[in-house]
Amino acid sequence: MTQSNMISFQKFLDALPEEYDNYKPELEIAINNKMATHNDGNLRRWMKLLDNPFTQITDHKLLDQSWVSVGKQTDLNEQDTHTLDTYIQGLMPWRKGPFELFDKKIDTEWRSDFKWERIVNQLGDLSHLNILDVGCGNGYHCLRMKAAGAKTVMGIDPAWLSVCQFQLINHFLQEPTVSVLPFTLEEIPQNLNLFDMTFSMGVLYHRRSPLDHIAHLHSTLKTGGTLVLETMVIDGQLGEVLVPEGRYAQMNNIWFLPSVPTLISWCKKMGFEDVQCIDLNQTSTDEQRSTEFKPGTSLQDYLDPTNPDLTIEGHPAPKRATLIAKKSSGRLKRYA
Ligand SMILES: Nc1ncnc2c1ncn2[C@@H]1O[C@H](C[S@+](CC[C@H]([NH3+])C(=O)[O-])CC(=O)[O-])[C@@H](O)[C@H]1O
Repeated sequence: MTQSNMISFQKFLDALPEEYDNYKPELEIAINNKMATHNDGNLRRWMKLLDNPFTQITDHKLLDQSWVSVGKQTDLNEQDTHTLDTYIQGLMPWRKGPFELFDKKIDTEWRSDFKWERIVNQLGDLSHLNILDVGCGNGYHCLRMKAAGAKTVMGIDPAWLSVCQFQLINHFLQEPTVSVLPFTLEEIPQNLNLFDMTFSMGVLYHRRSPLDHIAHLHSTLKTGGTLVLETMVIDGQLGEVLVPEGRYAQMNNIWFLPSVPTLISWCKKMGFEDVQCIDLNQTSTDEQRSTEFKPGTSLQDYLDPTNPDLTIEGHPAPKRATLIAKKSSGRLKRYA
């Protein structure tokens, strides 16, 4: 991958604190390999787009609010205003947010702030924590974690569009201790034992081996660290799981939707303790809907028009639980 004005992970690597010392050389190689071997035609287009010079740096940053914001329209000349519009249009669709760049509102498909507001007060103090956010999308929650005091936030997401959206936003925000890196969880080494807190929100149901996902999350954490796990669930007892035949809410990559007691038992089985459900919420069409920045279909098109508690395939409508859990400080009770 050639160099780009805007796409760079170097500032993040340079800003990593000593806790990352053992991992940093390997991480740097993995990033370089990823950039050298990507085979994504769209990425070349997005990189070209982001290569237009736009150096506006601003002091006006508001991360600790629903609309993560940077800059004021009055900071921009006409040329910059036009360039910013081409960036935003060129990086559509915008799924996670919302954001406001120089007073230009990017109303995203998801009001990701709703999820954050439901859980933030139950996470404890994030000050000085090194955090991993697995499947972080364009890094909206990573920025909210930073605003809540995190020392570093390493987001990972395999979708290059998400990586590019974050690079655009962070070009203006200039937060060196937050990044979205182009990795799946499976590309993160096992047994890092590095992070104080690991989030996996909206990823587990995409995995065909959910227990392996939880075990891998466990191995990212240092002893005593906290997992925040959010996924779609069904109502039901211990042992109940829905494995939808065919599509679920039109998605063809949904595998396991456990009941909350089942999900808790999976976490315990993988070595977590103090597992608690801190939120249970049926997704509303206020939280997920199509917008100017993500046109086309969205949640309301995936629900039964006569019964919003069912998907159009007849499954229970999307309901999400968030669990928090501790990596045991005692002997690991995990079943290998
Ligand atoms: N194996 C994987 N490893 C890492 N990421 C993955 C993997 N597979 C898919 N993803 C990524 O996980 C994200 C799931 S979206 C949640 C975003 C945010 N967390 C949110 O809570 O709003 C969920 C949703 O919208 O349904 C996508 O960005 C994928 O690219």
